[in-house]
Amino acid sequence: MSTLKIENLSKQYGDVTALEDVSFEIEDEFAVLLGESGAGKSTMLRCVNGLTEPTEGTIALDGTEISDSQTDVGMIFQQHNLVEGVSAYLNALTGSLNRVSMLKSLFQWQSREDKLRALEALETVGLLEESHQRVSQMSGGQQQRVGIARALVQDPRLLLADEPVASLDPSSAETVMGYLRKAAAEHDVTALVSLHQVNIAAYFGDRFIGLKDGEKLFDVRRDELTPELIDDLYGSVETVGLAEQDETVEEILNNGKAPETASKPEAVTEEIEA
Ligand SMILES: Nc1ncnc2c1ncn2[C@@H]1O[C@H](COP(=O)(O)OP(=O)(O)OP(=O)(O)O)[C@@H](O)[C@H]1O
Repeated sequence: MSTLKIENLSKQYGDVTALEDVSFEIEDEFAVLLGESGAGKSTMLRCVNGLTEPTEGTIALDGTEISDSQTDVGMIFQQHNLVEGVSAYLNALTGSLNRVSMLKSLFQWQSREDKLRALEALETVGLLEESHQRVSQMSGGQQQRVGIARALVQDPRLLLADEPVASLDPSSAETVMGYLRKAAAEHDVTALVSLHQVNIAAYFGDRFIGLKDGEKLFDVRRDELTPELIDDLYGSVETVGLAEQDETVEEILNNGKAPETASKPEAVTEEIEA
């Protein structure tokens, strides 16, 4: 359970205004940042993650200003930044790197607790059975699920994702978003996710923040997200089908797109240690 508070955030890159006086607060929600390319979504996430310094404004997590060395903010990237030549398990385990020294991790001295956490995270994203598989042999959607597991291993209070499904086909995109939503719910973390696919956003989001030319155009809950607001943000093309969503997140997860796995993490840890 955590609260992210953004106040009067502005970011200037030379003459380019990427963000202009944006404020909002999210608490224990799955919030989606919407906006056209160039609207400022990545800049917002990078500022929250401490990767980019805002020109003005403040960002606080549970009342404390965020710093660039914050270890409890998990980030999932569009290009998942995994080490492709090693297993899903080892990639997930690197999420604990912030908590153990590099030397220890090089010699794989992570604690049993870290190992179990990595396997639990892989179970959350439905990849426990595939934990030994090399990431290079996985599909794009599976790779992105490993990216989610790695972020979970950090034990974050806040989960950020920058266009996590932009490079996936619609069906894989839905599956990955299902797991991301499930991960946030199971780990009780607030999530801020940028998406450009409005229909996917409308399925999974609780809260929608629309950015246009760096400014906040709207900040609404799911039942307030209207085709008119989307039109204001993108023009009329993207709203097709927005009114026709009757499948709930739970239904998507139950439809087999986010199945439970059979093995338990404890059993796999024992296998690894054997
Ligand atoms: N490092 C940078 N230097 C200069 N300008 C930048 C930099 N990063 C972003 N911008 C500019 O800031 C504006 C907002 O970019 P940003 O990447 O945040 O938008 P976005 O909504 O994430 O778009 P996209 O979905 O295409 O990534 C754009 O005009 C962009 O060109």
